[in-house]
Amino acid sequence: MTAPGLALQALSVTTTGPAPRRVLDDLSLTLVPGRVLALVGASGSGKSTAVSAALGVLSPGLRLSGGEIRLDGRPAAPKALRGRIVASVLQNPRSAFNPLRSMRDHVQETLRALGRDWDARRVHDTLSGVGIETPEQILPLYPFEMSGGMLQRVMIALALLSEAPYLFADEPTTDLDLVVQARILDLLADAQARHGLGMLLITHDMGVVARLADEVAVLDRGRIVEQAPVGDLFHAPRHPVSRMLIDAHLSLYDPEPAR
Ligand SMILES: Nc1ncnc2c1ncn2[C@@H]1O[C@H](COP(=O)(O)OP(=O)(O)OP(=O)(O)O)[C@@H](O)[C@H]1O
Repeated sequence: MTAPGLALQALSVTTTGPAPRRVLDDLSLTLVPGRVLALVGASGSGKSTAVSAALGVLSPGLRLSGGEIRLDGRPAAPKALRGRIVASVLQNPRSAFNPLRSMRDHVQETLRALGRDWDARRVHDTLSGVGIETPEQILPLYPFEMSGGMLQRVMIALALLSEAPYLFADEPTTDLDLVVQARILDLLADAQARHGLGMLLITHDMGVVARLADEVAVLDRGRIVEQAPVGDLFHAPRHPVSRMLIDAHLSLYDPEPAR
């Protein structure tokens, strides 16, 4: 019997063009239901590339040069996972929504893609569950009529409506102001726990990691250099990059670090 989980196995990504360069090198991670795995690293370390490779949506200029995805032990095509098995919440919610379509259209499209009918009660309950007090009033709205925080709530609601057991959250709070960031983090933590989601949390913010993650993988120039339970990583980081990320976090939030 194979343990349930979504495994990214030895994913490698290379740039195309005359002088190919590896931007992801043998990346292996396993997500399990009910647990949050944070993938952290400096800007340009390959965090977003890992997500795009796992979902089969690499941008032009990049190609998958090795590795595979396994779901509960069986090989799985990244494209087949999108939506049904893995939902995503991405940074910059404004660019994730079609500006010409209302929130109702977006909900309808998500349900249609999964072969589900519109279920008014479920849509209402899911939107209320992410803190939208009057779902009927937001459904006719277009993205330009909504704040970034509200759009991010709708994106989380769309992820929950899909009933996918895994969630990729790529810098879910980066483009939001501080107060809204805290609310969205609470919401994500609550949704993850209530639905028992296996979550891959991509962030450069160690405060977000401390708040949400069970386990942390540290990425440096396309390679995982350390993986540890969150408490171990914060208290006894082994790799210099892990130490650097934690020190940077402490110097921002703790004016007189104890260490
Ligand atoms: N389309 C592309 N073509 C060529 N190189 C790319 C492309 N997209 C990303 N890269 C390169 O791949 C590396 C990893 O980039 P990636 O965006 O995955 O990093 P990241 O850790 O998510 O950074 P950030 O935190 O700034 O979003 C970088 O060196 C980047 O320049």
